[in-house]
Amino acid sequence: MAKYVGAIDQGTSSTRFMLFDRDGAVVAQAQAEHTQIYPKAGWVEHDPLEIWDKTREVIDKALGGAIRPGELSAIGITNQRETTIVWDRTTGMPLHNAIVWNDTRTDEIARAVAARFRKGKDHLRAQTGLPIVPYFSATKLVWLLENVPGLRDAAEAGTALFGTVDTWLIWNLTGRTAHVTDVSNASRTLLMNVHSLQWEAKLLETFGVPAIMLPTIVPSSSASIGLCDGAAVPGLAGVHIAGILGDQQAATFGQVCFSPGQAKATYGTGAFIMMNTGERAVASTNGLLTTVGWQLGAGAKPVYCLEGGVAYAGSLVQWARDNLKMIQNAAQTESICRSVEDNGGVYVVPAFAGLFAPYWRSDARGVICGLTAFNTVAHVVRACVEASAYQVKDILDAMACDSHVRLHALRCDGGMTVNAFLMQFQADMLDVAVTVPAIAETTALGAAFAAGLAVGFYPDQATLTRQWVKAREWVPHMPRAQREFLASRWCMAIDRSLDWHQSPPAGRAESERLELVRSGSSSKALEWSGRPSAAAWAVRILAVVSIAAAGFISGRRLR
Ligand SMILES: Nc1ncnc2c1ncn2[C@@H]1O[C@H](COP(=O)(O)OP(=O)(O)O)[C@@H](O)[C@H]1O
Ligand SMILES: O=P(O)(O)OC[C@H](O)CO
Repeated sequence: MAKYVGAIDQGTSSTRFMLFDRDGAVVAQAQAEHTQIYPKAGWVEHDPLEIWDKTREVIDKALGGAIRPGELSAIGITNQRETTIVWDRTTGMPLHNAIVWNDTRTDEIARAVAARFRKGKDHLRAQTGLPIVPYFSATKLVWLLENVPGLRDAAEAGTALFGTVDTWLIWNLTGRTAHVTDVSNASRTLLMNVHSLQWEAKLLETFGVPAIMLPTIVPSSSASIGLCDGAAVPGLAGVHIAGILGDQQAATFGQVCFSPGQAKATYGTGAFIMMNTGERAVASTNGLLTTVGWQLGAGAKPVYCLEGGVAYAGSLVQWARDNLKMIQNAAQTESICRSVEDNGGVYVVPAFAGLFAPYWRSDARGVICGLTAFNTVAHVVRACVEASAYQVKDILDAMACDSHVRLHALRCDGGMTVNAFLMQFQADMLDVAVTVPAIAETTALGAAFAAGLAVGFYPDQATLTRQWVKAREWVPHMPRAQREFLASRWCMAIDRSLDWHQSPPAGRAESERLELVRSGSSSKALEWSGRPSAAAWAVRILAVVSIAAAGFISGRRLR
């Protein structure tokens, strides 16, 4: 009799395998880190074979005699998204290292495509829900097709395959038989139409990607995704792979944000915020992404989400530890933050690789501003921690504008949520309660839920919702005037990070923008480029705060 459901959680820095019981409690787990490869500034790679080895290692370790045959009902897979892998269909060998989601080498490719398709940009955005930036898989795949000798010919001949990490793992788990990805991962490639849930021929032509190298798109939850091959992982012989979700979608699912308007924030290396918008794909006009949350079964209507992510959250704390040596460990930051009355006027904008949502400014670079002779290391450390809360607030303000929903509570998870100072500050800056669940492993749990629902291990979503238990809650205390003051200073700090990294002009569009910047009209240049400036954001944030206070949008639901 099946007692457990398993989940592989393949993340940016490590891989986990977890076993959950019917109550969603963790009964066994193992974790292993893998190497981060930095061949050049801005380039980030992983070795796909190492990822596969680590996956087998953690499965073996976690299973390690813990269960008897037949007790594992199915497994789900959740993964770092967008990371791009190409391999040989016959040998199964990777043809290059994986290009990781936060790799910025394809900035020029993205600019060139965007410039070429300036007129069709809005159409492309409407089809994919995404802007043309290096983050997503398409430009990474273009780079591989252009730079790996022989790859284009092999791809056109059907001997080279493309996949995100879910695809790579399933290919290997199934003994190299299933070449699939799910709708949530495919929606992060810039190649899938989020309405038809199919690869979009026009987009493949735009990027020059041969359709034959792409995986089949399947639902996120289905009993027939694939069967594990005992020769690949003996402990999983004959077990069904019944769930696939990109990791942020999985965390949203694991936080049981099943109703439109519910949102979660994950504070890990980066921070990712997702709001369920139901069956409606809300088109963002405020720098957010429209993404597929999940599709529970073939033919089922997909659930869409609005998403905003930032590249540096917990990794800013790591930077303060490793590069600036201001702290010895991340846990210390909480007492350091509390050792000073406030931030002493200091703001840190971690735009180390530009700014992601909602600004999408690859020309931004990190700044520490507001320094005076009064400041100490404690103020700078506090500013590093507070930066995560400000970034999350920027995204949630954009979500309020796009969705017209007033959030009643934010469900939080990820490594940084152990920092109670940060959680309180987040509640204060949002003026909304923030909660963390009793089962903190929401990402793996979401994948386990998707798999368990498909095979009947979990009866339905209503049961999962009843199982969700709040472990802790922080309610806002900060006076409104103070909140607005801090938010406005953060906007000024964001403004100071912009227009720092100048790429060589790429065609007329870019040189026009540079001309505007040179002539001092930088805010005009921002508007012209179609992205909201920080000043425009300040106005929007104040608008959201005032509207919320007046209660005009309170209780409104997504239509
Ligand atoms: N007490 C803390 N205060 C602030 N940041 C923390 C704390 N503990 C861990 N972190 C940060 O959280 C991150 C790890 O979170 P985790 O969810 O494991 O990340 P990921 O899944 O992206 O690898 C690290 O970047 C670390 O700096
Ligand atoms: O592996 P994580 O938790 O850093 O998440 C990475 C995201 O999926 C990138 O979009």
